[in-house]
Amino acid sequence: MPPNAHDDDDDSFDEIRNESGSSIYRLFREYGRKHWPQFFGGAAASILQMAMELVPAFVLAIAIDSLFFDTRAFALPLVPEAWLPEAQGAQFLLAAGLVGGSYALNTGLGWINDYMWNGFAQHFQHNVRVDSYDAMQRRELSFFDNRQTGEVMSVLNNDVNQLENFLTGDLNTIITVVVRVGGMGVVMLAINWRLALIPVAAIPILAYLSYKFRELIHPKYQRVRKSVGQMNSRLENNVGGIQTVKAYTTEPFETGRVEDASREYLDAQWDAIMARITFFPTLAITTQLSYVLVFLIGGWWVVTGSPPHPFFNGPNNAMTAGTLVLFLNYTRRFSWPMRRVGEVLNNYQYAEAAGERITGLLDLEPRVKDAPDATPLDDLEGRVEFDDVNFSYENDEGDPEQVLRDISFSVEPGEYVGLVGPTGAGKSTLMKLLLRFYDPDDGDVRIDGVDVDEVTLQSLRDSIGYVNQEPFLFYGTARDNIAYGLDDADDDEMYEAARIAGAHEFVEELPDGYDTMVGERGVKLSGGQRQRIALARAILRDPEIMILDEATSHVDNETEAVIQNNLSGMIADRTTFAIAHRLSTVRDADTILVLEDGEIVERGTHDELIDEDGMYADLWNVQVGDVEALPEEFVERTKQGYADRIDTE
Ligand SMILES: Nc1ncnc2c1ncn2[C@@H]1O[C@H](COP(=O)(O)OP(=O)(O)OP(=O)(O)O)[C@@H](O)[C@H]1O
Repeated sequence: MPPNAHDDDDDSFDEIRNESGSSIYRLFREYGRKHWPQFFGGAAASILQMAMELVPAFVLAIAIDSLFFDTRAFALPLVPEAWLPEAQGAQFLLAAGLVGGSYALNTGLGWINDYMWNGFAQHFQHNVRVDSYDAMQRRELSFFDNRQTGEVMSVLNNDVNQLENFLTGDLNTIITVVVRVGGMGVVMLAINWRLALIPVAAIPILAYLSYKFRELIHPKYQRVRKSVGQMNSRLENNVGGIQTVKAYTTEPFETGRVEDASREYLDAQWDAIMARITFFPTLAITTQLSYVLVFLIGGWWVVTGSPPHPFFNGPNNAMTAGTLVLFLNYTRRFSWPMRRVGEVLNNYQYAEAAGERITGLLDLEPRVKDAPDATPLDDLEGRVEFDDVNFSYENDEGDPEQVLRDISFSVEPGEYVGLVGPTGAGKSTLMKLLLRFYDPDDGDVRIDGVDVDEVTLQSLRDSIGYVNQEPFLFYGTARDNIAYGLDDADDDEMYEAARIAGAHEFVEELPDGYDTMVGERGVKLSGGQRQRIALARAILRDPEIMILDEATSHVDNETEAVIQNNLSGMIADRTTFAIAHRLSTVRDADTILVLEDGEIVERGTHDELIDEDGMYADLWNVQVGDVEALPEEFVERTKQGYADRIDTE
């Protein structure tokens, strides 16, 4: 890759790019096989179509010599003389009919070729797209933590489309090139191999130039692809964060950032375009030169009766006007497909770069996946244990940043556990380990005594209802969002779940009730309403274990009290974890775990922790307003925690 500033930027797909062997060939084998009748049908039509292209110039050459100038007898190859008409008028009409017929066949075969080939390419593309989406969504969460949405979208959209362009346009061109150049070359060599050496000699030169071009253009296209991904990410980020952009009046700043991303794309494209437009004229000159030489030598020969050099004058090598027309016609047609060879190689490089990212995505094994002997969780009681668990996230450099240390606790079935502590202490992360969004560095997380990495992910996550801090609502209706993932949700059960979550009343009042569209990500609802829909979604699934991560943080105190009351019946007999900054939410918990800086620093019931007079008691006193002044130690600890977080961020 040529040195450029862009190389230093990280393209997070670079590390998964699969560069072993041709990715196009591999995808073709895996996904094309299912549609091979269309592929071979299209290829056969393409070959016949090209054969038809040879006919008009060939017949024209015969007509010129035998009908217009009368320099040889009317004869057609492969056709017995006896079958041919004797009258000149009929011979001419036969020639005209052959030209017309070959064009008509050519058009018909072109249609068949398009039909078959596009059918093949569209199905191929469809299968690759669905599989790469599926492979992508099976990736562990850290895969997404380290990548921007736009980059992932760029693989699923642009790269897959790139493959299709290659298949519909370029693969067909390869056949055209081989058949046309091969067919015309053979005919010319058969008629006058000495003169045919001129256009034929251009082929290795063109092939060499194309090869050099291929070497030159590959890194340039990689850079283009990378910059497309990065620009998409920037646009995606900005449109997603439009409220923040407007609130902070950072439009000029964001325009600047888009301009930078777009400029990088422009530079990358320009670099590739310059290479391309410099290369194509070199090809054109080579092909034009061969045309001019054929015209010079053949024309001289027709005019003077002998070639300009005796080399061309082999046995039986008379040059007629018809032969010259055939040579000129074929030589010119040689140039077009050969020029396309460069383009095809060029597009091949583009498609190969896209294919490498796709196969990289398809091949990458998810880090979090079912063990080979994983068993489903059955008849869950709901006992949860963390045993000496340590966990680190990877930072941008790929180095571990420890966020949970020596976490051990055990929860009996049906217990209600509160998790509290300063922001960034690791509460949400702890719960993500239970869901196996991430695997711990060491230590065990067990459910009913079985390590979570020994059970199937599906059964594990099906058993856990999870409402996170910023619940995601899909574009769709309130009903779609509550019954998300359940094909056979019963209306009454859905209303009941919504009632428990405190959502039923406000959903009923929406313009179309449960059928109201909630906008992209639920933008048409308030934060508290979104949370209640998400809570209803978890309740409707009736899971054995519930995780409520700040699930009611956006609703007012009164509504939260009502929800707590509604929930009490439901959570009485199932293990529930509630993360809350508002301590009243967890006041009644059987156990409260207080986390600070990745460690459990206190544990007990509310009353025990108040008696302990430690961090929990301080937090509680602050919240109930029962402090004259904040204890010195509390202020220091908060400042210190804040400073530590800033350091690690
Ligand atoms: N995906 C991630 N990649 C890297 N670091 C992360 C990631 N998610 C969280 N962290 C870091 O891990 C630490 C713990 O985060 P976590 O979300 O578990 O805290 P929390 O106690 O739930 O905080 P809050 O109360 O603010 O929700 C923080 O320092 C945070 O910056």
